[in-house]
Amino acid sequence: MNGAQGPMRDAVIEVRGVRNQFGRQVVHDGLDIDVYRGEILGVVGGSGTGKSVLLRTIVGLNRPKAGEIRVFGTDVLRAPPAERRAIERRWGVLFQDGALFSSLTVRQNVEVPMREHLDLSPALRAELAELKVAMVGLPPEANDKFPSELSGGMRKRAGLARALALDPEILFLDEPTAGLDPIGAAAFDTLLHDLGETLGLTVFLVTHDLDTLVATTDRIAVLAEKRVLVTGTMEDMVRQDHPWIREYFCGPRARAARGAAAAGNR
Ligand SMILES: Nc1ncnc2c1ncn2[C@@H]1O[C@H](COP(=O)(O)OP(=O)(O)OP(=O)(O)O)[C@@H](O)[C@H]1O
Repeated sequence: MNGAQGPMRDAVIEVRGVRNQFGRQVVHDGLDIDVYRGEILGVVGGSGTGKSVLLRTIVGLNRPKAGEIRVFGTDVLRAPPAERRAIERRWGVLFQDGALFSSLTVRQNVEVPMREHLDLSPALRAELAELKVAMVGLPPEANDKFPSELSGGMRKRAGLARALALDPEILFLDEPTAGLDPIGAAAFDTLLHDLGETLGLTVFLVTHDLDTLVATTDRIAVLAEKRVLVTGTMEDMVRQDHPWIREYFCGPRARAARGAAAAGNR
């Protein structure tokens, strides 16, 4: 997308030398990554390579043992709480399971970040929440439903509506299409692509889904050997020699995903 190409790329997230360790298990060591304004960056890697840990580290849910993380130029690990809060308002997160509050309706779930960060009248807040629900392609009836009354795909969309509640500039998504059937996943990919374009979002997308990578991402970052081993386009990935990258990007599933995209199926 727009900001991702050209010589003057503006990094909205800069991660340098991050080390994450749990007990004796070192998950990341000397990890660097940049995410550029307006791009959809797909983060892939084998199971346990620390994709979710990286996402959680950037959004402040996991404190790294070492390293520096800048978001919009601010050192988020060392910023005073008020400055951190101001940065947090500028991103939205969709966790793997949607992480909706089961005792709240969809509308109320979307209102949660608004209550926390915005001083709005209840009527205006409800109206704005309903706008977000419509934006992610849910019908108006969904507003008054509880998460347990929704399908998996609808729950993901509701989680996305909540992630978009504060009109974020950055969206973090952890496996958004996991557990969806192929049609639901393709619909979610289209939604993500369209929202990215219309809202000018920068997206940090953790995924295993090759179709999602092909359909939505501008760039891909591969986690392996405790760091970001390679970043580049899908075409760049196909040319890599690393065994995991070859197996993942040149295997039959990857070929099928690229073939389907070339044929305009997604
Ligand atoms: N809070 C924690 N305490 C201890 N170990 C953790 C913690 N969080 C993550 N880990 C470990 O860190 C490693 C990386 O986990 P992570 O969930 O980031 O992997 P992933 O790449 O997202 O994997 P998957 O693709 O299977 O979802 C795993 O071995 C996990 O057990």
